[in-house]
Amino acid sequence: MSDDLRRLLETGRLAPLGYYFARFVARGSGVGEGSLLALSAALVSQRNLQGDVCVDLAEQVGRPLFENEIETEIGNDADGAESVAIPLGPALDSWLAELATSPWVGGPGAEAPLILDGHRLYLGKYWHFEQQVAAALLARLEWVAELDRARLTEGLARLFDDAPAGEIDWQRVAAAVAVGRRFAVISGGPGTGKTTTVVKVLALLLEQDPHQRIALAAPTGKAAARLTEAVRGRKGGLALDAAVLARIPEEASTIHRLLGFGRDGGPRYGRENPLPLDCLVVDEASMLDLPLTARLLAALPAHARLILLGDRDQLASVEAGNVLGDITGHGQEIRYGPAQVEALDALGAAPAGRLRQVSAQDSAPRPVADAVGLLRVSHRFRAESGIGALAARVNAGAGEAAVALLDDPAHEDIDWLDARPDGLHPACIAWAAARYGRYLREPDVVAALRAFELARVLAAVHRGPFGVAELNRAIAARLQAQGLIAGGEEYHGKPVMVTTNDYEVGLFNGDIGLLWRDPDGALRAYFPLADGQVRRVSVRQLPEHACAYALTVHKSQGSELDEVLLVLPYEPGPVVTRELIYTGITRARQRVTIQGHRAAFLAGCRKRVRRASGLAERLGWGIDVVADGLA
Ligand SMILES: Nc1ncnc2c1ncn2[C@@H]1O[C@H](COP(=O)(O)OP(=O)(O)OP(=O)(O)O)[C@@H](O)[C@H]1O
Repeated sequence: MSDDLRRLLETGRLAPLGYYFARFVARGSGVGEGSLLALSAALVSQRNLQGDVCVDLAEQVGRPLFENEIETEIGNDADGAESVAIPLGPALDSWLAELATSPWVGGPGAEAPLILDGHRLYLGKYWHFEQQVAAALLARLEWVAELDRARLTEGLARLFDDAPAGEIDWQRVAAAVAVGRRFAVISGGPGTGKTTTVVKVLALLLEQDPHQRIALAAPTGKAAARLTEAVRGRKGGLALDAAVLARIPEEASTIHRLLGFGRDGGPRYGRENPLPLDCLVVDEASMLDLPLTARLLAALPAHARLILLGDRDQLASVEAGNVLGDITGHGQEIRYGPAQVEALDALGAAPAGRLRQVSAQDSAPRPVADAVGLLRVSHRFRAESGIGALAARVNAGAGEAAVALLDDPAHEDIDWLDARPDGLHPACIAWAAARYGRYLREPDVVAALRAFELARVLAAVHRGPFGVAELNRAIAARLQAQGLIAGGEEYHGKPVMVTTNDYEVGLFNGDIGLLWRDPDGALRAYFPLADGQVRRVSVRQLPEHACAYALTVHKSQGSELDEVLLVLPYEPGPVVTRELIYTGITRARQRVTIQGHRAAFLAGCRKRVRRASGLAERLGWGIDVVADGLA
């Protein structure tokens, strides 16, 4: 079996990290590299790179353990074409028994490289992250005792007064939940009013206590800039007391910056040195991975509120975990328990009778569901909007209905291009050249950045004829043939995406900018900040970066553009899921074009992101919901 591991490594099914971790664990345990222990260690490490927090061994029995060639955001360039014998999961009893003999496999709570909790096998660090996140959230699930309910009732009535009679205003419900509790999620699709609602929530909190220390944050620089702009915009439209308005922060930072991550690795704020905050709002929470969530919660004082904003139907984080999905029950209907229904009724947030109708319990109450406010009405997409309807059908897994919509000429904001088995539909490169030609013709970099923000090519995968690398190559070649860019490594007009965190320069993984030649002849990099401001960095200072005419859908999370071309591969594969297609479509505000193959699109709509984790269960979602999330 030691040869097995090496062959898996050589054929790209096992990353070097997993291979060396397995050898390390095997040596430390005094067993061979061909042991079941080494194979299990390799498996956990490998699945972790692919996004799983743990491996449920019971699910692996009799199944090929390293089935898929690696195609993740973390990437792997090995050539997987060669066939290799893939080991199968052994019988559960003997598997568990063999793991239990190793001193390097601990039980729950142990400090060990691997932890076995029931039949879930974790990298030790990840078991602790999961445990910390669950404990910190569960500790915040009660209603706040010192709430001034009369003041909140009056505030809710004042700020949310436009629901049609007899209808539930879900924004008002979400606001009541977020003010009444120390932990809340406000989840909804694009334009459902998450930012509008949270600005009102902050106003209501400041009416409770004008000395609240509030911070706004998001996982990426782009998302933080969008939150900054959105909060400033929404504040302008609200009839609030000037003193309250002035206390609502306008500046959002990245979570990394908030926590004070530095070049020495660890964050400045943590359990020993908590953030000086009473309330933290985190936008684009679907991008939160488990380790970052654990660090964030460790740094948040016990009394402080956490409000997560996001779209639970979006793609999960690049790194391991599906924190928002686990908290919100993997797309399950959110049903409130009886005490919550009474509390919301008493606050005038929604009538108990209507809430009971939509919240009818067919199972035991899930306390964590009471912390979730779901916004259900998009104020951006009109009912007849193609994008809105397409996103809803994809999200519901109704692939055939989505295809019917794409074929309907009545919807001018959604288009379909048929991929060819051997490569892209030729219109893709023309699409990109037409859009990108516009920013390249702009006279100055501020106008160019604004024009570049209007349209983007997004792809599901990195490699192959439909991948980001090939798209970037082909688009650059076309622009060069048109005389719009010079060739070479770095050139005027090249879009770049930073691929690492550089704390000294202040640029972070996912930041996107343009290289631009200034009137003094120097080529510099420019990155957009909120409200039309830009950051200038010399090309020499620019951290590791990649060409960004095309991005993966993963990297596009937290951005919105007027127009999107979504390139799906011809063949269905593990990466193309319902969440990926939904996320790609919902990056577009005005028009989306999808290039793909019908069969692969339909297969993608049927497939859910599958991430093994114990968090949903720790938070009290039943085994049925956990299984659903993995279905
Ligand atoms: N209750 C409402 N009635 C009418 N319009 C609303 C309402 N709530 C929000 N809007 C409008 O809908 C638009 C989207 O709102 P907002 O930006 O708050 O949504 P979001 O969910 O944060 O959007 P995003 O998808 O960009 O994250 C804004 O123009 C906002 O003014």
